[in-house]
Amino acid sequence: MSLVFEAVSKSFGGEPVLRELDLTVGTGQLMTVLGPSGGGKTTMLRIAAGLESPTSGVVHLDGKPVRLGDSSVAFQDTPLYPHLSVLDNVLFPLRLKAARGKNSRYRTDRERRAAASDALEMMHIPDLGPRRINQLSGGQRQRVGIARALVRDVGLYLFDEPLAHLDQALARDIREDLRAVQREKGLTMVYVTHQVEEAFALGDTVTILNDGRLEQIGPPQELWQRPATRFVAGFLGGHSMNFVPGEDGIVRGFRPENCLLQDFAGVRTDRGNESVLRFNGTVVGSSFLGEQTLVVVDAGSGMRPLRALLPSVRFGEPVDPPAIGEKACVLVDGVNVHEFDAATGQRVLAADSRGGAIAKPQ
Ligand SMILES: Nc1ncnc2c1ncn2[C@@H]1O[C@H](COP(=O)(O)OP(=O)(O)OP(=O)(O)O)[C@@H](O)[C@H]1O
Repeated sequence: MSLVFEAVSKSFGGEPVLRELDLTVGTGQLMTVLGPSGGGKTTMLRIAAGLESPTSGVVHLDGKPVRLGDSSVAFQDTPLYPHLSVLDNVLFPLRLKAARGKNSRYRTDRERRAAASDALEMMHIPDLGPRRINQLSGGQRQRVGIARALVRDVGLYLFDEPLAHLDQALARDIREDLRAVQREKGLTMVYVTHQVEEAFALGDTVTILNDGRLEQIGPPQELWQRPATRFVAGFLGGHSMNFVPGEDGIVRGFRPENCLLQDFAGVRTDRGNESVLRFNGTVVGSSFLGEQTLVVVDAGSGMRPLRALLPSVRFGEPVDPPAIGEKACVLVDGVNVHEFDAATGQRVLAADSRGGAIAKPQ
């Protein structure tokens, strides 16, 4: 089923938390929601679940106003029942629905047990059914929580950071399984996360919420290649973007990954064309990060020091980064430069739409 937010706003005690949200999650699509703490992600999810009403605007699920019970919700801290077995935990929502006499596609307890076993199978824990919750590892508990959310036969599945407490490798495995189930069954899903990598890896579309505002919604590649606002550009990426204000009222942003150092590690020095930005400065910092080395260059003129990520190994040879105090010239190809209006923060013109030729800042 498709989920549509139309001009949805929410305030608590007069304080706006969501501001005029318009967005659509298509049937069978997975939308991830990303943004800084307090940006309104959980509030948005609670409104989609019918747990909270908007102050203004409407939310529709397949064309009808959304109601409590239309969706299956798993929050980070949704507890499992410790006195029940894993299988009974997953069965719980199905039995509850049956006990309330609500219509369900599972009419007998046998059918319900089969559905719960299928859900455990989907999350790759078919053998854990008889175990007690306190006999499980953290990762297994998260899998049970997700299985319990997936077992319900509803039109919308909502997840609020279900993997937040797990180490990265384990979280990656579980989310790949969740994504496989979502794709295979064509489930409509909204998944809130703090992590850019998780949002990108899971989402057909990614929504960025900041201070209750929808900064951008689109496929991950589009957000990465064409961030709509300076906020989005700075928010995405493991290392934040460099921003250089120009006297023309435009701020130019480029990622540390896209910076090269002239005369260094095989970089050609004859690229003196207009499509390349150059900044002469002095190395003020250098940190080995494993695959890459972060070099910080102070290019003066009151701008913040620039961060460049260099490969730590090139053509099989370890690379010695320039030492602190050495002169360095940072180069950035025009196609990797994003331009934003200094006053509004909105993207003004994609450098790539001009064939990579951009003006140098002053
Ligand atoms: N029931 C409530 N009453 C009053 N204020 C609330 C309530 N729920 C949320 N808020 C406020 O709304 C704002 C947004 O909160 P929300 O939990 O939606 O953000 P979030 O993006 O999910 O944050 P986080 O990433 O930290 O979970 C916060 O300032 C929060 O204090």
